[in-house]
Amino acid sequence: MMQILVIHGPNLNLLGTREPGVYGSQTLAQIDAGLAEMAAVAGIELKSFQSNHEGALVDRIQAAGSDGCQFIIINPAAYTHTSVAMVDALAAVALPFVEVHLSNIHKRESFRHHSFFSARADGVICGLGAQGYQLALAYALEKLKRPV
Ligand SMILES: O=C(O)[C@]1(O)C=C(c2cccc(Sc3ccccc3)c2)[C@@H](O)[C@H](O)C1
Repeated sequence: MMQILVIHGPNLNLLGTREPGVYGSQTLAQIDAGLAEMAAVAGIELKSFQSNHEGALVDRIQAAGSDGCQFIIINPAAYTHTSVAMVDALAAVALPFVEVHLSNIHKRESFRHHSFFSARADGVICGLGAQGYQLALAYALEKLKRPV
């Protein structure tokens, strides 16, 4: 079965507990459950992974290169602005990906305005809350149906 991997970066495991005005009120488990249901309707298996550790995120990206994953949806969270290692891993596995941010990083502190990921992403969705993940998944499902 075709697979899509959703990767969540540091602190996203705390989602839904604080700052609902910035990151929304859904928990990560609720977001992942909704995505899995959406993918299942299309006959696609969705896997999710969250870590607070850069090396574990690099390891999971590398594993995606050989475990049947065909597309990645990633919210690198704070590593968006720092992690060359994760971007290198994405380049190494050469899988298409969409970068998602719950908040509009361009309306926030200046240090959040740069992403090391965006130049390599198929697209970037930010500021739309959990719906950003759903939009990214809709794009991925369409791409897997009609590869260019
Ligand atoms: O908007 C995002 O999704 C983002 O990727 C997510 C981030 C982030 C930062 C801290 C915590 C969390 S998740 C969270 C939110 C509220 C309470 C606890 C954890 C996400 C930021 O580091 C990024 O700059 C932006």
